Order: sequence, then C-alpha cells, then structure tokens
Amino acid sequence: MKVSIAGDHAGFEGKELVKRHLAALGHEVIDRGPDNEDRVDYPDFAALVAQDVQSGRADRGVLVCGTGIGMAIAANKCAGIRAANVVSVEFAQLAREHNDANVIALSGRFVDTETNLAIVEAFLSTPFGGGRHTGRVEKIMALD
Ligand SMILES: O=C(CO)[C@H](O)[C@H](O)[C@H](O)COP(=O)(O)O
Repeated sequence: MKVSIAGDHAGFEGKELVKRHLAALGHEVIDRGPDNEDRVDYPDFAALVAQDVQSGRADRGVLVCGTGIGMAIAANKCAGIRAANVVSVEFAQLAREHNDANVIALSGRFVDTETNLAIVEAFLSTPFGGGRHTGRVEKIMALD
C-alpha cells in the first residue's frame, strides 16, 4: 500500500518510527516531513498528506502530532478526507470498519510507540465493513 506520512515537532520521532516500520512491512512510504524536530505548524503537514490521499498519490495517510487532535481537525477540512484521531487498536479497527477512515492521526506524546505501530497495522489491514455503514459514510461525504 502507498502511505503518505507527516508529523510536527511533537510527532517527529513517532513519524520516523512509523515510517521505518511501514517500510519494513513492505509498504511504499511518502514522507512529507518535517525532517527535524524544529517547531512547525501541524496544519501545513496535515494538508500535504491530505492532498496525497485526495489525488490518489497515496492510498492512506498517517499523521503524528502531540495529541493527534489538531492533525485530524486540519485533515478533515480537506474534501474527501475521513481522518480519525486514534489512540488504540480497537479504535483503528472501528475507524476502518465503520467510518472507512482514509487518514489516521496519532499521538506522539500520549501513546507509546508499540501501540502506535499496532494501530497503524490495524488501520492498513482492516477493511471497511460496508452494509449499514455505507449510507452513513456517504452522508459524511455529502457534507464536503
Ligand atoms: O498536538 C498538537 C496539535 O493537536 C501539536 O502537536 C502541538 O504540539 C500542540 O498544539 C502543542 O504545541 P507546542 O508548540 O508543542 O506547545
């Protein structure tokens, strides 16, 4: 799978770890930065990943900031993006099964690395459930 990934200063280390993990699993990773821990503004990086998913350059997006909250808010401003702020594997599975999330936003400061790596694996491997969820997701997308 092609995965676009970005962080901010609070998510830089997490972004690097997730990037390496995904590459080791055989995914193609597009790193949209930053390339160091200098203080930056997370909406700039959320937009880059959102644009990759919107355009089809990437199948999915992964964002990492301090909490994941700001990244998710910013990404969800972009048409076609369904970004979920995810802090557990179960939430990652539900974000895919129920919401067909195409972007996840992780917390680099409040969730441990092992959990974040497991979250990303669940996010990439869990299919959308369809059925009763289809019309609901269509209603979300009609709000764009
Ligand atoms: O968590 C975040 C946004 O939801 C960001 O990663 C920022 O770290 C957060 O806004 C705190 O900003 P700061 O400049 O690191 O104090």
